[in-house]
Amino acid sequence: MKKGYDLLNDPFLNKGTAFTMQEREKYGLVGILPPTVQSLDTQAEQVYKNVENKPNVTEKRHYLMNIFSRNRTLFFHVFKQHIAEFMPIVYDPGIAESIREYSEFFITPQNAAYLSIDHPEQMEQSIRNAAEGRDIDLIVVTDAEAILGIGDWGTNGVSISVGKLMVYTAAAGLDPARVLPVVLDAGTNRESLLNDPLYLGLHQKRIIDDRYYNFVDQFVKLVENMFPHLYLHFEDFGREHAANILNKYVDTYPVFNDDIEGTGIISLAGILGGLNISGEKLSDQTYMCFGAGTAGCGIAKRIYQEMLDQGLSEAEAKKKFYLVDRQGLLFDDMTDLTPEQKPFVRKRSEFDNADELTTLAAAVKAIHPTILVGTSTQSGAFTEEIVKEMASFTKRPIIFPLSNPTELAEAKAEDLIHWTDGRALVATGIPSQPVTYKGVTYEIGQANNALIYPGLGLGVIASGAKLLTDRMISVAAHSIGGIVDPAQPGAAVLPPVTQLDRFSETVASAVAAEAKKEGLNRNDVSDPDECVKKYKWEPKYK
Ligand SMILES: NC(=O)c1ccc[n+]([C@@H]2O[C@H](COP(=O)([O-])OP(=O)(O)OC[C@H]3O[C@@H](n4cnc5c(N)ncnc54)[C@H](O)[C@@H]3O)[C@@H](O)[C@H]2O)c1
Ligand SMILES: O=C(O)C[C@H](O)C(=O)O
Ligand SMILES: [Mn+2]
Repeated sequence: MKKGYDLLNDPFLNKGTAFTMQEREKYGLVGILPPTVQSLDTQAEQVYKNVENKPNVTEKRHYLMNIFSRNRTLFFHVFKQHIAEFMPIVYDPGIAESIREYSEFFITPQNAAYLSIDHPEQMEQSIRNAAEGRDIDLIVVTDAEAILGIGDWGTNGVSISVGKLMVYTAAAGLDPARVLPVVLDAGTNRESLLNDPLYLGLHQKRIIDDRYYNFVDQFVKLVENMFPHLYLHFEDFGREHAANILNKYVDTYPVFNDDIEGTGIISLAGILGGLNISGEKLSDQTYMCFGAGTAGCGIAKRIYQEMLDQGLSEAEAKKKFYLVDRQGLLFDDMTDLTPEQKPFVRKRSEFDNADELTTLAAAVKAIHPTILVGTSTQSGAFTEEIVKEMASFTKRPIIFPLSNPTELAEAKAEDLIHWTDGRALVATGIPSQPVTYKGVTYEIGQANNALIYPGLGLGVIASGAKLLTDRMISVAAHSIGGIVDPAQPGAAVLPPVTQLDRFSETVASAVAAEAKKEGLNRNDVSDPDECVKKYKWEPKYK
């Protein structure tokens, strides 16, 4: 039983000024807190007022993260009440700044585990120290090689593990004391960090040989062994490793890659939402991916799988896909293709001008896609010319500029609506304000994996699923249909973030039910809704 300052300094137990007089007597807190006892609601009102009064996003974030570090219950109580307002501050896009400046502003390790490739012998002890006797249901781990679209940030990337977990709790009620953020420090290739004496990670280039995969393997086996019901979430690994690592463990443990699978699910849900508005069929669409990396190929694979589920043959479905990357349209004779790109490449013989298809503009002109999804990190790549070209042969073009953070998005929602005379069905990776055009207000869906991974994770964890299967992923994507009214002029393709906590439960129930159907549940799922509700943590003082 913690007492005195040990108790005040434990963010999972601390109540600050809300400790009652009896508790202060009992736990050695008399005289080390100001005399007035406050309620959680009063504390929360005060926090919210202070956030409102901060002059900019940076100061709001610093203040909120300070509350997070000291008192999780209070932090989540406020976050949950203001989820749509706080997400852009503490999660994307605000989190990009906290990653860039992590070393300079370091104050507390936020209960994360920092694992060094130079000290594999310390790994177990490090995890034990970070978990401090807590049972862990969920780990978010990153090696920070490809954070959002901002690249390699080494140990600074721990913030993305912390941030993703914050959203799990605010959106789906995962108990913050049962989660663990982890960063695998395998070095960094960012020169500015290597040359920065203040950088807190290993000052060495990334290890990319067998030592890297052994490091990851040691980690996965260790945590799966330490926490037998663990759900392991991989975030922002580099293009060379992300899919390899997922494929290696997906049939053995309940693991999830957010950039591949989470982005695939939310993009599919958005496309299904768009087709619901346009009244068109998926099997009639022509799909173009711009930026065929981890996320781009993950999304293509999910949409392809959906076409198979809807009855297309593999050959028919493959004909619908076109990947564009740095080289332009990807062809089967290219020597630098990734294994994830290969299933979707084209033959030069399909085109009269194949050798000219080296830009997005040329590819759009030649192929006439009806769906264009951007995961390229190329700011403004969806130009007016390209978008107008696409809209000239498609009544309701589906256009998703998904690159994060804000300054890397392929287009702005407002421009897409204007350039297409209100016909584009748009979703963006970062939050976008509604766009009013010719008397109609267009709500813009946020196709960010944060809209889906919390509910998915809650479903897996509450049901105790032994694996995360393709069917579970598919039901997650389908479960958020029907929330938006497609007949409403300007309707969004995805449900609003303001309802994230509500629809996370819907997603979780669907996933838990599917786990049961496949016989993968280790917990009682006789009533999936009940199973999920029972698991949820509420931000209230105990
Ligand atoms: N909205 C979401 O939920 C979500 C989820 C995951 C990733 N993303 C975003 O997608 C972007 C990519 O992330 P990733 O993890 O797939 O990274 P990645 O590095 O694996 O993929 C990026 C791809 O873009 C390609 N590319 C780079 N420059 C290009 C150019 N000029 N023209 C064409 N292609 C180019 C790269 O070659 C690579 O294949 C990031 O900005 C990230 O924030 C968004
Ligand atoms: O972190 C996000 O906002 C989404 C996604 O995982 C990304 O890498 O961009
Ligand atoms: Mn990511």
